[in-house]
Amino acid sequence: MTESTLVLVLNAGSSSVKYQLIDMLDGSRAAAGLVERIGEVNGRLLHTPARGERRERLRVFADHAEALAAVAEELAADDLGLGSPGLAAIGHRVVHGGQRFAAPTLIDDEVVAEIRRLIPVAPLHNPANIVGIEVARALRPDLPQVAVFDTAFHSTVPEAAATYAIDRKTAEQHRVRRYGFHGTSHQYVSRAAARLLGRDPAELNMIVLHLGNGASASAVSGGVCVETSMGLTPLEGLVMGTRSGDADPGLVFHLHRVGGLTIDEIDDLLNRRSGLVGLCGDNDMREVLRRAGEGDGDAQLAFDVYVHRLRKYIGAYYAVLGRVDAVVFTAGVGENAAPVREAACAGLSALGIEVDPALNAVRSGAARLISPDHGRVAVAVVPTDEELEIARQAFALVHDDI
Ligand SMILES: Nc1ncnc2c1ncn2[C@@H]1O[C@H](COP(=O)(O)OP(=O)(O)O)[C@@H](O)[C@H]1O
Ligand SMILES: CC(=O)OP(=O)(O)O
Ligand SMILES: [Mg+2]
Repeated sequence: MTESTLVLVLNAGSSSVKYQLIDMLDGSRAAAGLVERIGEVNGRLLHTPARGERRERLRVFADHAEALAAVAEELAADDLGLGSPGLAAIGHRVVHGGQRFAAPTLIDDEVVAEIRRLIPVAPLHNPANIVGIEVARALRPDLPQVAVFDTAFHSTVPEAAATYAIDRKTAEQHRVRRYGFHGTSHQYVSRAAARLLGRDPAELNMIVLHLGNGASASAVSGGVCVETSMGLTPLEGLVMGTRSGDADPGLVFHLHRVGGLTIDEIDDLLNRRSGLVGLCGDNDMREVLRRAGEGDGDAQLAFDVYVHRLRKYIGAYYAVLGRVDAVVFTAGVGENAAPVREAACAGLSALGIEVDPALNAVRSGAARLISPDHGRVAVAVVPTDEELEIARQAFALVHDDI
């Protein structure tokens, strides 16, 4: 009998599902795709099999269950269906794992209940993650389903960095502490950056900047995370597409007491109507750059605020680490937006951080250095691959269990 080596990875977001079917023999993709605008009139599924034509379906996907059923159909059409004997496991990205989950976890009813209990601290993410899990479990109840948590890699952050300076009893009662997110990406990228540098992760201090729709920074020392910018929820830290990042908690009281906004309205404001979209009306960095290039003042301010926060975090994490060997950019903005990388590192040459304009301008999907030869700190662009990391961790867990 041939061994099952395929892992299906599901990354269910609030209005999208991304999926990849990965062969663990060589990390190749048997298929990949996404369903976007779930619940809207203009839904879209894009399915890319390794062999054959890419397929697009334009239709309404009423909810995540319908979207996942459509994904299952597309896979089945390629003889890669969820019923395929080649499937070893399904790996799920789960954003918030709280204090309990610091490692990949085999999913059962009790694990789902715990992920559900954490919804209030990851309201944009955990509900969608749960739907993905429930639909996949219903379709393949016999198959191991593994949760890989965004918070796991940050479980090593020291108490001094993980603790908010608030009343300890209240914090303990409500499990208020800094958890951090995007950990699977920070873990994958910090290891890939060490490979790019030809060094052992154990001897490196790095600042990793994951700049996607959500954005976060982390300080990684000897392969272990020692500080990260997101906190109790994925709202703290850097400026994001629709989230404010750091803001004075006092503004919540002000907007409530003086502005008359309800708590739910303030939640919506800070999570969905702030960041780049709040400042200039666009959450896509490509649009922000295009408009700023045409002299649009709102877009320019959005860019400036975004980059100022980044530079501030690079400086802070330099202080946390004491010595920095590499600054690493990743995710959609980090991998593609040269002006963001250039501006984030501008004025940091006293710290040994410099960007070579010609190297920075190169467009490539490969991990690469963008610092000049004489730079004391390596500045790198390293594409993230959360799905491959999730597949590896899920596959390893299933094999350990056998
Ligand atoms: N060429 C580009 N230039 C600038 N920004 C880009 C480019 N390509 C993608 N992005 C940005 O990347 C972001 C999405 O990043 P991504 O890592 O795919 O997000 P997520 O996985 O969180 O959905 C978007 O804001 C988009 O504007
Ligand atoms: C945790 C988080 O912010 O994830 P994303 O960037 O996918 O929204
Ligand atoms: Mg992402």
